[in-house]
Amino acid sequence: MANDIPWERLFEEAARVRSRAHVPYSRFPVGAAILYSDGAVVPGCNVENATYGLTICAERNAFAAGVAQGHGKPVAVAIVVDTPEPCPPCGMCRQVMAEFGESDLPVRSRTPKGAEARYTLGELLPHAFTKAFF
Ligand SMILES: O=c1ccn([C@H]2C[C@H](O)[C@@H](CO)O2)c(=O)[nH]1
Repeated sequence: MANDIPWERLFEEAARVRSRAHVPYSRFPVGAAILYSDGAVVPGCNVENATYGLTICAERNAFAAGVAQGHGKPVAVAIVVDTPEPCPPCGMCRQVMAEFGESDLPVRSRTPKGAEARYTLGELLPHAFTKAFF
């Protein structure tokens, strides 16, 4: 499966949705795109709020949309952030990814200039808390 992942398409989608991010406070737009086992690609951007604390990250918005749209297993996650070095997802987003994805879920982060970091979910969140424990 890993070789079949259309990463360029995922990064294009993540970059496209990143331009829609609602970031009047941080001015730090993030875009994410999830590929599902049914072939669907679901994008998400970060959406901030005047209370600050209600901000939701791009990755979590994409996962929530995937649930609402009824897709199956996530098989790849692409993230686009404009940082000097490619930026990994935050801890809350890692935990949400672990709700739906396996530890071998590939997660890649790219900057608009093309620098890229490659992870698996298991590397990002070892010893994840999941429903397997209860
Ligand atoms: O993994 C992350 C980390 C941060 N952000 C957003 C939240 C906030 O809007 C902005 C600055 O933290 O970036 C994401 O979308 N994903």
